Amino acid sequence: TQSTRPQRLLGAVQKNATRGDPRSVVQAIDQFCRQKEWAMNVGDEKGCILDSVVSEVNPATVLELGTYCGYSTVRIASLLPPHAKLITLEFNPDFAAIARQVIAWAGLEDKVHLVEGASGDWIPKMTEQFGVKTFDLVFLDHWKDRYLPDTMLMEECGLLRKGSILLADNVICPGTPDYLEYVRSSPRYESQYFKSHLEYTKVEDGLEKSVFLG
Ligand SMILES: C[C@H](C[C@H]1O[C@@H](n2cnc3c(N)ncnc32)[C@H](O)[C@@H]1O)NC(=O)c1cc(-c2ccc(F)cc2)cc(O)c1O
Ligand SMILES: [Mg+2]
Repeated sequence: TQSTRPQRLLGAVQKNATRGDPRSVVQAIDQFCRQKEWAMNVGDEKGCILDSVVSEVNPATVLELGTYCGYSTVRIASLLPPHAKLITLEFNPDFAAIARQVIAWAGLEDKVHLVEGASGDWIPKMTEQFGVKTFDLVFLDHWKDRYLPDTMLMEECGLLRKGSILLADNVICPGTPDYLEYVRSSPRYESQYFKSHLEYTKVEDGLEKSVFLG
């Protein structure tokens, strides 16, 4: 039977990356996506911006919405301090299965909790299920029309504290207009746009970094 693109991406990791070496996993995926098949990872260019924000925040608790194959999960987890936790939500079971193996190949399974399910169902359960009070950093990279409702849900559930950082992928392409309008006009957020390109292309895209002011 035909393999899927995520399965071929995992194959490229297992063939070209060194077990336990997150940077080689990231490099193997970027090479696969540039030379073989495009895939919707945040990619190397926006990935550098992601890395700089993670390093600056130095978060103890991170929530990622939309794991896909685990590329950004590996980038973020490889930069976390020793006892930090990254919870990543993915509702497609096939993608989740691939992501688990990519994260394991990078040797980061102890820092990452991959939850199979939809953000709308799991955000209200974060505290009771994982003992998380608030998130220091949230990386939004799931369905683009879920960024705004899930941000409001996180506010309602008290998961954001003064200084929590939201970093959103794809705010230009495919685009998240309602989310952008909200974080840029709300007095409760201080927003900044990082202009970049859609992964592995010359098309404009960017990341929006928003600080929750409480
Ligand atoms: C949405 C996907 C990423 C993943 O998110 C999971 N997901 C969804 N909704 C939920 C939820 N509510 N809860 C948990 N997981 C959830 C899903 O299953 C995918 O695996 N990302 C994209 O579609 C995406 C698309 C493009 C793109 C850009 C130009 C084009 F011409 C074509 C595609 C670029 C990107 O950078 C993306 O990120
Ligand atoms: Mg994305």
